[in-house]
Amino acid sequence: MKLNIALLAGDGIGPEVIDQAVKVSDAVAKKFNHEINWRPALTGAAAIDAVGEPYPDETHEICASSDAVLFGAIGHPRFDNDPSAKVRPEQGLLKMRKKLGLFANVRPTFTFPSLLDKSPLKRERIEGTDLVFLRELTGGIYFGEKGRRDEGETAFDNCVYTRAEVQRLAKKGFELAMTRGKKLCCVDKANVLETSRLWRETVQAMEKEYPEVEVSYEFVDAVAMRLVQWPNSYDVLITENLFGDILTDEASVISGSMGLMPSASLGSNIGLFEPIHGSYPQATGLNIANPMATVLSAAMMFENFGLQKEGKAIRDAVNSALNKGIVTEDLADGGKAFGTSEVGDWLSKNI
Ligand SMILES: NC(=O)C1=CN([C@@H]2O[C@H](COP(=O)(O)OP(=O)(O)OC[C@H]3O[C@@H](n4cnc5c(N)ncnc54)[C@H](O)[C@@H]3O)[C@@H](O)[C@H]2O)C=CC1
Ligand SMILES: CC(C)CC(=O)C(=O)O
Ligand SMILES: [Mg+2]
Repeated sequence: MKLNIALLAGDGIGPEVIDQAVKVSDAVAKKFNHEINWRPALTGAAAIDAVGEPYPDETHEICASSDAVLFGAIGHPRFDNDPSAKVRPEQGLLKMRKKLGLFANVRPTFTFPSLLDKSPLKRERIEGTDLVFLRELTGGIYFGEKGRRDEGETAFDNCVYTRAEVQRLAKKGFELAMTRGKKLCCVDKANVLETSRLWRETVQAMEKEYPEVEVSYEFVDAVAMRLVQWPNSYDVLITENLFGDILTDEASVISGSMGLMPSASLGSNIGLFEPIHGSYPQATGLNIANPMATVLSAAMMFENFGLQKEGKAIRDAVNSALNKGIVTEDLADGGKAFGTSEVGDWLSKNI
């Protein structure tokens, strides 16, 4: 297969982890006789510095005309620490997701046998965890009208959802549940929020189309607790943009590190494959960031093309690296820590 992949490294550790995902993907392509044409493009603070905006038209054209997008991370402290900045790196990611129609962010959480005893959570609580968050990605409070009034003394961010937005995300959730444990949890705050009541009403109305799926409705605050208490009781969780963003960072503690958490952002056309973490600015240029989240995002990319063996080759290499202790400092537990590029080299040689 010949694949054109837009490559958006971004900021902070983005370029370092992307380099490893490219190495590993190239090794997979070589092994299975594929050809990957990487198409680098600017985004985030790097794009603001170069052309004044975080998702330039040229980058969009490269993404929209590729078969998929592989993304690192964006964000820089000079924007984080300047609340008055009008043009911000994160706007680039939001704009890209919206313009590419990527409404469903698939964020799997699973445990790795060799890391079970390194988690701050007890083994018996996390063992066997295999859940997937489907986070709505192009609606809700991240995209509603926002602003200031009363001469800047009052700020607002509106949370808006349409029934159609909830339906298309929930449909993906039901379909995913049918291929897995047939359990779906709708995470909302329907005791308080009108948007959540629309979510609940919409999902309830869809239940009869999927009689085999056992559906539960839980409030987001309770899920934040149960997620670390009994994570292995969940299968597929669907939720709105903000709740999904927060709960999935929490879920990284179950797997063992933010540096292990991949994701796929899907719509009806091309997919964007991105680690769930940010640009981890403190680690920029230090060769210490864990590249596995980005490498596993590349595995999701291959699988989304229907290339299951290729995805499995990456997952197997990651598992053996973890088993053999070829890990960056976030997983070294006081033992030997390998560099970002050393882990990438090891993975690509062991494909
Ligand atoms: N998708 C994206 O590009 C995202 C961008 N951001 C941006 O990233 C910047 C930093 O945000 P933070 O809240 O600090 O989130 P972050 O995800 O960059 O880092 C939070 C913590 O997670 C750990 N971590 C993250 N990635 C890791 C990796 N690959 N290996 C090992 N440990 C890792 C580190 O302990 C780090 O301090 C901000 O500018 C923020 O806006 C934040 C989240 C997502
Ligand atoms: C716009 C991003 C910075 C939001 C985020 O944290 C994420 O998508 O995980
Ligand atoms: Mg996030």
